[in-house]
Amino acid sequence: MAGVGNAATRRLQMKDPRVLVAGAGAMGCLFGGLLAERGLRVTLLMRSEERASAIRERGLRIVGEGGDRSVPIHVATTPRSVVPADLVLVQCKAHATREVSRSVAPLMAPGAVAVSVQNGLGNEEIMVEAMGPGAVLGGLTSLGATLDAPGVVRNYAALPTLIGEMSGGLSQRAEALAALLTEHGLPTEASASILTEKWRKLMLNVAMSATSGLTGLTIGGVASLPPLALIARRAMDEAAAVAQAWGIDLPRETRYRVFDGIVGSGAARNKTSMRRDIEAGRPSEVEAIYGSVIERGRSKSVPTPTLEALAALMLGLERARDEA
Ligand SMILES: NC(=O)C1=CN([C@@H]2O[C@H](COP(=O)(O)OP(=O)(O)OC[C@H]3O[C@@H](n4cnc5c(N)ncnc54)[C@H](OP(=O)(O)O)[C@@H]3O)[C@@H](O)[C@H]2O)C=CC1
Ligand SMILES: CC(C)(CO)C(=O)C(=O)O
Repeated sequence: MAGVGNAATRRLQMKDPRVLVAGAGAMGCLFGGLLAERGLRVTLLMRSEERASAIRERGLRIVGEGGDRSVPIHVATTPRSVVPADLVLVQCKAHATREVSRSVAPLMAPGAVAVSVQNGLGNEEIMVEAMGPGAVLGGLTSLGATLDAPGVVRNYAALPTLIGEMSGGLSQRAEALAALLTEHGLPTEASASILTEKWRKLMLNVAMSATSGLTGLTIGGVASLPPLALIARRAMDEAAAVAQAWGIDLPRETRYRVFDGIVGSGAARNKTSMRRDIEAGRPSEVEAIYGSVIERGRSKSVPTPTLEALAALMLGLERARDEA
């Protein structure tokens, strides 16, 4: 692994690499804003002219954790006006990964690296189809963000981000990128087992995303209602059995500790992003979070009845909302 991506390592060690945030919503604005604040040349690529104009006029406003401030940052609403980037952060929702990856692949300089810290499974594979093998790193973040108004992003907590090679092991480019991001205001570690870490985070999503998404309860609210908390734990148990079939060990204590950790944290006051998507009329990430695990379960004959029920109900809720 040590030699993976020498060209990429050199690009990331450049003094002034160019960063492109593709699909700059809440997380993209937070990542891009923090990096630009510490001096990296960042472009936020977004679709909304309203948001782009607000940021061009007043800068990107970051509020909440770390204090309220405005950060000047370059914004584009079409790939045509973007210069080739050394680092691409793909930060759209999972259902847009294919379209976004295809549109930004031509904007990657030779040897550039693209990273996903999106939730769920399968985003990196889709990125590889568009960007080529060897150009993509996996990741996850414990940061949380929402867009409060056009050009205003709320940062919920100062928490770490992990990145790594999807095939496992530590590479120079992952370490170079983690160092670059950390030095520029985004504490990041290189992980030798990013896929396991992504499954670990997925435990939280399968437990909480639809239980909150369907009911409108907060994370704390789900945990405090025993029959619903039971469903959340069953969802984790099924996902862990699928992970096990794929060679990833997430023992019961580990996954329940992750669950108890979020329930005991400030995040317990929040509804999940799946619920926020329902309320905002947006498509949810049900396929990347539930569909991906159900499919991996099927291919190894691991039953996932709870996950299937949660996913089907979410799809039904989305359809009813869209038809109303
Ligand atoms: N928010 C959070 O706290 C966390 C989110 N995540 C993950 O990060 C990812 C992003 O989440 P989040 O930032 O909340 O999502 P948002 O919905 O806030 O942002 C996604 C952005 O992608 C843009 N987008 C969608 N389709 C396209 C397209 N075809 N071309 C260009 N842009 C597009 C959307 O634009 P438009 O607004 O125009 O639709 C939107 O601004 C998700 O995978 C999520 O699970 C992970 C940890 C925490
Ligand atoms: C971990 C969790 C459940 C925290 O809100 C999340 O990632 C989400 O809401 O999408």
